[in-house]
Amino acid sequence: MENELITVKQVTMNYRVREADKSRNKLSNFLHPSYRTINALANINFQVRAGDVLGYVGENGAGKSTTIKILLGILRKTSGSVTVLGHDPMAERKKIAPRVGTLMGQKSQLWWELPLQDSFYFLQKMYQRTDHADQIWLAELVERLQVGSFLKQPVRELSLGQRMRGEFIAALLHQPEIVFLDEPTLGLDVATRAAVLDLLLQINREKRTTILYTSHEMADVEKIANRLLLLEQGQVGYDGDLDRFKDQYAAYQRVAVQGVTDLKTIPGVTIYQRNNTNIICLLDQRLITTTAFIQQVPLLTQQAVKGITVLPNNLEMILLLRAQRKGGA
Ligand SMILES: Nc1ncnc2c1ncn2[C@@H]1O[C@H](COP(=O)(O)OP(=O)(O)OP(=O)(O)O)[C@@H](O)[C@H]1O
Repeated sequence: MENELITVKQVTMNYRVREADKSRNKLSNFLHPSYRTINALANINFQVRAGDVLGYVGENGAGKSTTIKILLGILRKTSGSVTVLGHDPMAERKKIAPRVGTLMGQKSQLWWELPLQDSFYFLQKMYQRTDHADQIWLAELVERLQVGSFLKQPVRELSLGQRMRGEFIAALLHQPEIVFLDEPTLGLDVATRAAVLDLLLQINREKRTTILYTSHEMADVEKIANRLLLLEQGQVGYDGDLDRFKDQYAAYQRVAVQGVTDLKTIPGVTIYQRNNTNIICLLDQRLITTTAFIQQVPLLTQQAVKGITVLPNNLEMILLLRAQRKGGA
């Protein structure tokens, strides 16, 4: 289809890793190494359309970063086919690079020894985005992410949050059509995180920028994504509307029991979170209604219950539930 900016068809990625055979000595391991294959992506398929904000989520090691590296042409897939903006990212990386923006966790696009503003200047030159409209856009980014007060400071002197704001500007200043963000809010405080998410939503709305957003912060994913792609052990576990995914779990209800650190569980009740002041449970309302649970709570603990609150369901809870089921818990 014409408006598909990314297509991933039957993509498999196997990593071959060297592994020492403990039954042999170091020399024979060195001379005759043995290998193990890690199947990071097992035949995955998906498309990303113009304007999508795709929350690309999954547990550690599910294969998210591997996918992004393949889409950026920095990793060769084992099999399958991939196009980004109609091109093969490995063979035609130079054609794609000016049209995409990236922010990959710990990797920096900034020049550490130079003032932050010099990195913006060089990146603008590199992308040949130096006309009046580009300067206005850069000024808007500087304003929106409040980096004006440290533009003249060398990047190496910036705090993590300040640098990350600079990284966002570096990823967006050339007005890319697609933005790949891998754990972009890692280490950001609440206010900066909110500013960054608002900015991403704005460019999606106003410039129709397509966003592929990977994070373990499910609240951020819920705020920004209109589509969820869930990767489970290298396979697509869900691909579709985020709200529809949550609706599938409407039978479950999150309930906080305050003042309690110990609670007997009964069928249909799973302990979801526990801390020094309360326990959050997940109720499968097909087995126990919220009202029935609230009535039974005093019988399930010897501690004084200070209160019971029904909480809204969230994505994090659903993913935990799925992981527990898969693990046989
Ligand atoms: N360079 C590599 N060599 C060997 N194995 C690798 C390599 N990179 C990733 N893997 C393996 O591939 C699998 C998928 O890793 P990947 O980094 O894509 O997962 P992820 O979903 O991004 O995880 P996380 O959320 O922890 O960042 C894991 O089992 C990982 O150990």
